[in-house]
Amino acid sequence: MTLDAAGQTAASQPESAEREAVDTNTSKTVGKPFCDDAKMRMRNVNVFYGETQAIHDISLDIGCNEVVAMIGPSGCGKSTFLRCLNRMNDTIEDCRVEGELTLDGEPIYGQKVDVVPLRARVGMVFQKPNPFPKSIYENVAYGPKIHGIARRRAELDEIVENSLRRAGLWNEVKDRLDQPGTGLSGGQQQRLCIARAIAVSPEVILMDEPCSALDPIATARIEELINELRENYTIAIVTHSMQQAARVSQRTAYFHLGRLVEVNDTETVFTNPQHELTEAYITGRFG
Ligand SMILES: Nc1ncnc2c1ncn2[C@@H]1O[C@H](COP(=O)(O)OP(=O)(O)OP(=O)(O)O)[C@@H](O)[C@H]1O
Repeated sequence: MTLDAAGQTAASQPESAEREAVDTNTSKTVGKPFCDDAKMRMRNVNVFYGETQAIHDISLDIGCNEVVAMIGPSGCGKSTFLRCLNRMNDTIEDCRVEGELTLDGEPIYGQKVDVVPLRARVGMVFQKPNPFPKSIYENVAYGPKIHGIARRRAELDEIVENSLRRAGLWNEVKDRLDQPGTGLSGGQQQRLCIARAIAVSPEVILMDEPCSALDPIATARIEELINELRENYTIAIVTHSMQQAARVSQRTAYFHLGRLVEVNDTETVFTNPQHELTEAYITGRFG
């Protein structure tokens, strides 16, 4: 299907046996890019680094309490698009974002939008665990303090414990909260970063290859956690692992050369892709 100018056209599903002809120079997205219960709506998004366009006319919804996986070959724009969702691209000097992006119907971009509370509502977990050079306790308490969510020690203690519990780390660290976060294992550090994101009560969590620096056991723990977190949060995850996308997400978005080629239920993407490019990628013919 082709998106109209406002990106509002409902997607029609191609017959399962038929696949869209490959045309990487158009903005056609096949599948179901929109949801009835969208938490975030992105319409006709273009992103430029200086003169170079990295994202071409992407429209996509991220629904409430769902995990959307973003997959595609290296350099196809997954991280660039993800970073648009909480304006992390603002930190890149020559990066320009165009299009309509909303959170609960409110614009994300615009002069009146304060990015500090926005980034508390739309938190981010990065590829490499990046705890602050502070104690485990302070790593989690820092956000609630600076956002004025809690000031008294008892309130902070409660937030720290709840966040660490939700991140599945409490039992491992409860007796050494005053020790440096950087002294934890890689997997524990990543769960600490997730606890830190959760501590400011986000509504959306963006994850950019959160397991790429972790071993299979730590990865399995994070994936389990993502499944649990979905009950309370909306999650968008960039991953190089198709197995991971299949395990943790309800919808999968396939990117190619800065375009959104296909979005569908994860099962459809991996068992019956509707676009030739998606099929080529998931069957390992390129990527
Ligand atoms: N800070 C930057 N300045 C200039 N160009 C950039 C910058 N970051 C990314 N790009 C370019 O934008 C395009 C998309 O990159 P991006 O990192 O978003 O892709 P990706 O799909 O996340 O890649 P990977 O899977 O390798 O992380 C690439 O051509 C990349 O070179």
